[in-house]
Amino acid sequence: MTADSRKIRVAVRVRPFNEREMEHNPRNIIKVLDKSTLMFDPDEDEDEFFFHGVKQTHRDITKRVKKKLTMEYDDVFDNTATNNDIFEVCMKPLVQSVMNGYNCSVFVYGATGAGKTHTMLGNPDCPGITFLTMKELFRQIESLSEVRKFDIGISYLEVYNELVMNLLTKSGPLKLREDSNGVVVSGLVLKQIHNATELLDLLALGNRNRTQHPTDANAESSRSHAIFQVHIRMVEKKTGQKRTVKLSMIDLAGSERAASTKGLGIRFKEGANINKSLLALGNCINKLADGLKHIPYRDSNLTRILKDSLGGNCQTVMIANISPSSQTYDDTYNTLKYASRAKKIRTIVRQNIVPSNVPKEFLVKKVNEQAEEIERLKAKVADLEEQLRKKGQAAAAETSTSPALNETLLNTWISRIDSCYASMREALEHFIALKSKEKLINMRVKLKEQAEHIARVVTLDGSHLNEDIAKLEASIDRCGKQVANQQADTSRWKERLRHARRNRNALRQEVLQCELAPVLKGYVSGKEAEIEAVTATLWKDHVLQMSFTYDQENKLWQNIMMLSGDIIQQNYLLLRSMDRLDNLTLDKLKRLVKLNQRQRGVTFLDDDCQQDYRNGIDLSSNSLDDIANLSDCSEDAIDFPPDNAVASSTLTSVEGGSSKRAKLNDGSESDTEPYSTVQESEPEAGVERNVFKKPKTVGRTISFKATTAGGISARPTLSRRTPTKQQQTRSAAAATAAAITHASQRLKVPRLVVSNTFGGMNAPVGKKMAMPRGAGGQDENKSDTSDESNGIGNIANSTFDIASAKDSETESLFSNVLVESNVDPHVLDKVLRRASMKGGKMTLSVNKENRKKSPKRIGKSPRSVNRTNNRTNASASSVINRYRMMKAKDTAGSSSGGSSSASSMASSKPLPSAMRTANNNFESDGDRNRHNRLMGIIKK
Ligand SMILES: Nc1ncnc2c1ncn2[C@@H]1O[C@H](COP(=O)(O)OP(=O)(O)OP(=O)(O)O)[C@@H](O)[C@H]1O
Repeated sequence: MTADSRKIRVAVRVRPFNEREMEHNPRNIIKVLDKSTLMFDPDEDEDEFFFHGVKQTHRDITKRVKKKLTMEYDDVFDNTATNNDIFEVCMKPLVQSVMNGYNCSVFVYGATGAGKTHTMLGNPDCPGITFLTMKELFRQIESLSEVRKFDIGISYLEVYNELVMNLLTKSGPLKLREDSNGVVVSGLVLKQIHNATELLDLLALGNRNRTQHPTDANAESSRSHAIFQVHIRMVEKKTGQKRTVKLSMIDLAGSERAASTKGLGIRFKEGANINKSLLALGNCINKLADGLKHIPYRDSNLTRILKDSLGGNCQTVMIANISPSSQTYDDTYNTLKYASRAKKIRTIVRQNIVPSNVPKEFLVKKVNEQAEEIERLKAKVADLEEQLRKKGQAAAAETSTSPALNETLLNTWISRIDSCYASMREALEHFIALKSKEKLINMRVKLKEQAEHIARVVTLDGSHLNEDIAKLEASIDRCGKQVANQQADTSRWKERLRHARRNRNALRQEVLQCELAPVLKGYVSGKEAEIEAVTATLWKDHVLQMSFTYDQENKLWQNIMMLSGDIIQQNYLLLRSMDRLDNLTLDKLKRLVKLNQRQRGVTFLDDDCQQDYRNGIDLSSNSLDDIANLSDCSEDAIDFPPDNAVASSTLTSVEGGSSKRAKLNDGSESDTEPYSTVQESEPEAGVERNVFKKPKTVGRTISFKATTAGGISARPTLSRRTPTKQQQTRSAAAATAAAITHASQRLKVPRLVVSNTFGGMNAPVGKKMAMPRGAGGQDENKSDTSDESNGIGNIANSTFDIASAKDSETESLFSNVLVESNVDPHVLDKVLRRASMKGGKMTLSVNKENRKKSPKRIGKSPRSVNRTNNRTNASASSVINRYRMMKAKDTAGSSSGGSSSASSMASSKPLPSAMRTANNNFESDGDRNRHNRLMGIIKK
């Protein structure tokens, strides 16, 4: 702890003249030369004095010589200085010293009425330095409150007649005692304050309690020494260092001479005591100024209280208040002299850090404890830092890996979905391939059965028949074994497909409920589309393969029928030329021709008839539909719950039954399925979307002709040449193919059909659909069998669409249809003439719509065509009536020993009665003749 030796700061303040002084026209004995110098008792400004016209150098020879003492102090304030000026110059540095831990004191000294109380306390308009100092002190305490803890206590004492009184409690007298810390007022209780306001309140209280009496010199003369002390204990919050400082502000009583106060009695005694204390103070100051070691502080209580301020550890400021009036000449002079003496006083200042009385051992123990505490706290801090670091790393890892986690989760889902759909696709491909293979084998079996059937009829050598049939049957058996062998595989893949679809359904539900559902829905929809595309491709492959097989078979049968026709024709001519044509053979040939004719009745597949026809279709396992259709590979066929039902229920559960329902144009409602547009396009909610549903384009590929729903669109052709029987046979094969098409399609409009009028009308049509095109093309005339159902019967029982008869083989057949229908005879005549005269094929549309679009109208007269078609389309019953007439004719022919067929082949023979009846419908004989002639041409 270092100590500095500093002098007491002495300031002189000159107050202005007061009113009382002004009444006596006093002389100004103080001339302030500058801020630190004044001249006491300066020269007066005298007017020039002349005596008998001569200027006199000495006007008054009795006048006293001025002292003109130039005195220098630390600060000199003239009569214009304010309390704030005094504070700024003298007290502000002192406050800073207090905050630095130094004891500080300020006391005002001067004669009565010199302005001491005015300087210390001031008035409300001009606060004294006590208030200003306390204000500054609290301001600095506030600024240091963060680092220090402050305890502030004040005391306000007065020394009156050498008695120490407590002005705050108005108690006393208090005894002074000295200890190691200096002079202590016994029993003095410090008043704790917290702000400047409390200080002012206490100060006002103390002032009210201070002894004041009016004197001649001062109406409010303070008759005691007032000692205001602020005790401050400061504790450094960081270091715990404690400091206790004391700021003493002392308002001394007037140092006037007793004569000046003209006091008597008590006032005189007061003056004496005041002077005594002040005299003691002066002695102390003198001795302190002279540097003497012994300072008589104990001469008075005032000097005892001011011991620290004057000669102890304290920075001291002395403010000497003086009056400029010559009336207080001596008092002012004494004050200045004391002030000058006080300037020489040096004090030792040091910081008042509280010494510790704690034993060293205790300190060592305390240090050790604190060291342990420090270590513990360090460990705790390290632990907390580690926890913080880990948390930070975890947070950072979470932040940095959050997208990765999502990505990982997404990848996991995608892997699951891929795996699920891959297994389903694999099972689907295998299962459909096996089913397709099975169906194609079955189809070949049916074809082989047909071949076997034909082989039994057409054979060169009966000895080889059994061998050939045995081969066919062996081949059929092999096919059956082949199908049987793959049954295990089919069942196994069917089960795998069922399992895969169950997994797929479960996975879709999981996807809908997972957090990544919005992302995965689209992905799942894409997978569904893939499966659908794979299914469609497999379907297409199957149909193409089936179509190819049929095409190959059809070509084979075409060759067979062509060759058969030639053989029959040659045999017939040979037998006739050899006149070996016996009646039996001829009868068979006639029956063949008749059979060919009779199977071509005209009916409308209309309404009830159509329904009956459809009811007759056997879509059994071996039907064409069954072969072409892989619908038994669908989920429904494998007993799966509908996907839509799953999706709908899932939607309901996910969206809480508030799934949006979109109003469709047709008024129906459809769930807005979150999965895919495929499901959104479902016609009915809750109905399974059959992914195996045959695509329309694929379905059409199995049609043997293009038929529009609006009616017959195909345009049959007519050969320029008269159709031969061979051609008629071929046309029958074509008609069979047309029948297949007809059976596989659903026509909505009345359709002109040619059908057999006898022999197995009730036979299942489906059986015939398996017949290849042209299968029925045997030359009936050459057939020597009487069994009509044998080979021919299958064809005869077929119902086929005339619109499909586009090839030349059907020309004669078509011509027959035209003849036997209600086509206008005039038009028919022109058509057939033109057809026979001109080469190439001509197109005749019997459909009203197609007629208008036909690029080549039959006959030049559009009227005729219109008439024809109008009549054709106007009344189905007319055609039916004609059909009935034809049937009646046939019946009549049969009753006449079967000569009608022969007669029909020979134009020279008269027509049957039914035909005649029909011919009666002609408008003229010319028409009838032309018609009969034509009939003869056709059937020739
Ligand atoms: N600097 C000043 N400016 C104006 N008026 C002053 C000044 N100093 C003192 N006075 C006035 O002079 C009068 C006496 O002053 P004050 O009471 O302070 O004297 P004092 O030295 O305290 O006397 P006492 O010792 O008797 O108490 C008061 O009315 C005060 O207002």
